[in-house]
Amino acid sequence: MKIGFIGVGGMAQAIITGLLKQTKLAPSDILVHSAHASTYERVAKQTGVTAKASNVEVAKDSDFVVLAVTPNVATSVVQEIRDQLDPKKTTLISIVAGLTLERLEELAGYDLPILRTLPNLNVAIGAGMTAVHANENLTGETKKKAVGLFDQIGSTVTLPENDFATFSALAGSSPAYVYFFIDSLSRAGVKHGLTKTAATKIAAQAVMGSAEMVLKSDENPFGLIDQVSSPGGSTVAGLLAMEEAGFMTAVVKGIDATIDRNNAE
Ligand SMILES: NC(=O)C1=CN([C@@H]2O[C@H](COP(=O)(O)OP(=O)(O)OC[C@H]3O[C@@H](n4cnc5c(N)ncnc54)[C@H](O)[C@@H]3O)[C@@H](O)[C@H]2O)C=CC1
Ligand SMILES: O=C(O)[C@@H]1CCC=N1
Repeated sequence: MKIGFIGVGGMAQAIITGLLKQTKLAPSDILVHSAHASTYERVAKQTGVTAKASNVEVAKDSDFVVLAVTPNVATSVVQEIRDQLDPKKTTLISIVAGLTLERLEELAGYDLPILRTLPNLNVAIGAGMTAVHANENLTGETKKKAVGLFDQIGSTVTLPENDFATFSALAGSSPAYVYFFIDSLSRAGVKHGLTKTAATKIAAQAVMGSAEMVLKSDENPFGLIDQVSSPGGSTVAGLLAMEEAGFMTAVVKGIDATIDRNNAE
């Protein structure tokens, strides 16, 4: 099974790293090409995956073709590789935000098996969260294999396409917001005398444990907030100060802006 990546930027590199770590795929099973030779040649050298000379060669030699280019060039790239996409052999997997299955079918062919996905950066460490939606041509074992790639590098959820914009904000972009929160916590620690390295490690571990607690406990987050907030204690004082500065409103406004931008694509 050959998996070809067209576009080898931040997200494709995260998927490749995750696949090589979490699956039995050999580096030689992965083919890459992008617009920046210096990047894809470096990735090939560092990981052992095979650099191809063109997008067309990647598409021709792959069973699963991962479209991992930016949305502004996706249309022309699919048109460029269209003739290599053989519905009997090839499955197209798109990670392009905002690109619908209807548009992909129009560009790539109505017979082609296609999986629309929206992964997040944490796939690099096997802790991703990916939304998937297959078109009608992608069925059976091939669908299992395509979705299975993302199951092996995190969790997947099948969503209607009209929820992808919201999912993209809550899971695709949110790693950036969580990293921002961790950096803010750590900066506050530095303000109070911790080193940045120690503060970042402490903050990240606390955030990781808290996320795991939400997933594993029967309580909802508000119940857990109450458990941390000792009566008359420091946590409730901090929470109220954060709310006074508009914490929840800031988060919701950020997500609203992300969804608006996704819907404008
Ligand atoms: N960065 C993220 O966390 C996520 C990104 N995505 C989607 O992944 C896609 C890629 O995003 P990033 O990796 O962040 O962008 P990036 O800018 O890091 O990578 C884009 C890649 O596309 C390549 N490229 C541009 N024009 C090309 C062409 N004509 N032929 C072949 N390759 C070409 C570039 O050389 C580069 O390797 C986007 O469509 C984005 O919506 C989806 C979910 C999360
Ligand atoms: O910023 C972006 O447009 C992409 C989509 C989700 C995460 N990154």
